[in-house]
Parts: sequence; structure tokens; C-alpha cells
Amino acid sequence: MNILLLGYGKMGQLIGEIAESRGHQIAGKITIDNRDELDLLSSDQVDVAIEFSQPEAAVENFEWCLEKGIPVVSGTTGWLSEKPRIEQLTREKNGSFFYASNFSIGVNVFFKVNQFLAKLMNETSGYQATIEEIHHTAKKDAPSGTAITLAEGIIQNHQAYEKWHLTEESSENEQSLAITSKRIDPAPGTHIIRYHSEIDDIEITHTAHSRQGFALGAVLVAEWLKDRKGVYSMDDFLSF
Ligand SMILES: NC(=O)C1=CN([C@@H]2O[C@H](COP(=O)(O)OP(=O)(O)OC[C@H]3O[C@@H](n4cnc5c(N)ncnc54)[C@H](OP(=O)(O)O)[C@@H]3O)[C@@H](O)[C@H]2O)C=CC1
Ligand SMILES: O=C(O)C1=N[C@H](C(=O)O)C[C@H](O)C1
Repeated sequence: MNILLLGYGKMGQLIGEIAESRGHQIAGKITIDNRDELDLLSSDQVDVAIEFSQPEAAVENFEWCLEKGIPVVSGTTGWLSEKPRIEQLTREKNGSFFYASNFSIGVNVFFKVNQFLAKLMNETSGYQATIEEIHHTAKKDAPSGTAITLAEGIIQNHQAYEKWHLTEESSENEQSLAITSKRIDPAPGTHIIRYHSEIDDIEITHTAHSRQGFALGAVLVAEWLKDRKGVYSMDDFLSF
């Protein structure tokens, strides 16, 4: 498969290595400095694009792929207010678009455990839920995309919560779930769900030891997406 890498930073470089080790070719490595190379690429040189750039670049990258008819897999976080419009554009263009806040299989297991725990805690009084995420200091967005997915998993399964907020933006709403974002090097990504009561705490934690799981997941999804049309997520890709 010919893979275009839109964004060639920490994630793009690792994805390139894993893709080549699985027998794929890299059709281009696009950073902020060589975007004009996109003008020279035609859609028949690219089977799929993998997009890990930055929030301010992601939407423009999706539009470019959808105009060219190139399936796009994206892990960039921090652009979600535009997601409904990009999904609509995908349908209008009969294109292929796959977004996940986290491509690691372990985190996707953790998402399911979080939903199950929220259902149990919904039947239990006296506990206050909070989320904490810890990432490296180069991360631009807060909270992490993964923390937002975790918050949504709690909100959908626990009646006490209807929205989330960052702890530094204090909230008057008792039904708002507090997310604390910490930036500490070299953390690749840690997420903690905590239910606190007077009597005890219940905690579940996912700790990424490297970026390997995110990058491998993105390549596996690109192999899966190549010949599909539509808007997809990890729930479509995974069998659990
Ligand atoms: N979903 C998931 O599983 C994961 C998601 N992420 C997300 O992926 C994104 C990238 O992370 P990471 O690789 O660590 O970030 P980096 O900052 O290391 O890399 C970002 C890359 O995007 C490039 N870029 C920035 N602006 C543009 C632009 N306008 N056009 C094209 N390229 C651009 C940068 O170019 P330059 O080098 O010139 O600055 C750089 O190559 C983040 O949003 C992060 O949150 C990260 C890990 C896992
Ligand atoms: O920026 C990162 O590094 C990460 N970003 C994703 C997120 O915002 O959830 C996924 C992972 O936690 C690493």
C-alpha cells in the first residue's frame, strides 16, 4: 500500500517505520514546511493517508484528502468542533474517514472497562468521579482527546454527569465531571478514572509505556480502511 503521512513529527515518523516494516511504501512525508509537495501528488500515487499533525492543520488536511478521493485515518486531537462538518463532507464526496482519539488496543479495552464501571457506579451512591490525564509538555491540546472519550463514556452511562470541564476552569454545575490535565515529560499518555467517597477510592489507570501502540493501531486501521467508503471509528474496526 502507498501511504501518505500528513504530519511527520513524533507519531508520523514512528508510523512510517511500522508501515515500512509491514511492507508498505511511504508516498510522502508532509510537515508544516513542505505542504506545497501536496500539489505534486495525484490520488493514484496514494492508497491511504495517515494524518497525525496538529489541531490547526487537521481540518485542511482532511478536506484535501476528501477532495482527492483519498481515504484518511486521523489521530490528531483538538479539532472536534469541526467533526460533524467533516463527516458530512465525507458522505457528500462518497469518501472514507476514520478518526480515533486513541488507536492503542489497550486504551480501547480501557474505554470499555470505563463504560462498564460507570454503569456500576450509577447504581451506587456517595462517589464522585474525576478524570486525570498526564502527557509530555509538547502536547498542545488539553484535555487529551482520550480524556474526552473517557468523559463521554461516563456521561453516557452515569446519570449524575451531563458535561465535563477542566479543573482550572472551575464549574458551578454539580453535574460536570472534572478533568485534570498534567504536562510532565516524557509521559506518552496516562489516564486515570477515580471514584472518590468518604470510605474509599476506586481507580482504573491506563499507562502507555511508549507511542508504539498508537502507531501500530493507526497502520492496522489504514490497512482495514483502504477499500472501504464511509465514516468509521474504533467500534467498527474492533471486534469487542
Ligand atoms: N489518536 C492517537 O492514538 C494519538 C493521537 N496523537 C495526536 O496526534 C497529533 C500529533 O502528535 P505528535 O506526532 O506527537 O506531534 P508532533 O508535534 O511531534 O508532530 C506534528 C507534525 O505535524 C506537522 N504539522 C503541523 N502543522 C502542520 C500543517 N499545517 N500541515 C502539515 N503538517 C503540519 C508538524 O510539522 P513540523 O515538524 O514542521 O512542525 C509535525 O511534523 C496530536 O494532535 C496528538 O494529540 C498522538 C498520539 C496518539
Ligand atoms: O498528544 C499525545 O501525545 C497523545 N494524544 C492523544 C490524546 O490526546 O488523547 C492520544 C495519546 O494519549 C497521546
